[in-house]
Amino acid sequence: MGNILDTIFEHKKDDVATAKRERPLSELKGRLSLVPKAQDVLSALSQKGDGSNIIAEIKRRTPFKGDLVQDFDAMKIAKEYADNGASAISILTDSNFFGGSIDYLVQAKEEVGVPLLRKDFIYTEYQVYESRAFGADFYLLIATSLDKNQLKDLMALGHELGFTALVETHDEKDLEKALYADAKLLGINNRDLTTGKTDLAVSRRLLGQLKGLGGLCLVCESGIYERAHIEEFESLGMHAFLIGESLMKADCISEKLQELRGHDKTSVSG
Ligand SMILES: O=C(O)c1ccccc1NCC(=O)[C@H](O)[C@H](O)COP(=O)(O)O
Repeated sequence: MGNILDTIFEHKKDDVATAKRERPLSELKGRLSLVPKAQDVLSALSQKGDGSNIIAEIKRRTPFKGDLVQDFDAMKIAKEYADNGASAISILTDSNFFGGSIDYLVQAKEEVGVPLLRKDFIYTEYQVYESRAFGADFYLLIATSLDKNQLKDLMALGHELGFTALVETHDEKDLEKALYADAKLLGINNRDLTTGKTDLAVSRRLLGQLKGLGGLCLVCESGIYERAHIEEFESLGMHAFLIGESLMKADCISEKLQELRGHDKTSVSG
């Protein structure tokens, strides 16, 4: 029996097989011309606007913690994120382990104007086509779970389809693969996806390895709960922050998002 990440990818094989039966690749290719052009996420996430760049995540549940929120309403959350300055929205589309749905991408595209990340466990070309055909502006590739050539090929396909991969790393081996594949949007995930444990020391350490490398847009992922974390990592060179749990569990999502962006009541009036 492997770890949870292996289990998720095992289930993903069935998901992909079902999706292919329901929507063959030819159908997805036909949809590509009907979806709006992908937004330029590299610019959106690199530029310092009137607050920190937050990729706010819609995450109903996790395999380790179960439901994060009661009365879950994905589109209500999407609108609250967009109305309160999220630079992008991450949509967990896996249903088995995270309670998500790929249909949230289509719905969110109609409701909000910010770029949408398709956050799933992508390992096939079919899923890259599917992400774009459902309106994603960028998509996740997890370096830990792909070899360097798979990573490069799945990134190249995204490039061909006109959208960007967020390449997620968790250790030095992943960084090597991401740099080999010439990732421009590079995530450092503080969460060990095999155990669920988060440790911000991962970002501190891997940022050190990237010193002197230009042209990268860096995203700090997972375990961000406070404004102080964001200030620390911005000073170390991070451009954007992918945040799920602390927003989903907040008493008031809009206030929490404004606080994380550096736009809470104190900083606005003071
Ligand atoms: O969130 C989990 O527990 C998890 C478990 C197994 C695979 C992936 C998992 N999460 C994906 C992510 O890393 C996060 O959803 C994302 O970076 C936001 O993290 P957080 O702010 O800590 O919710």
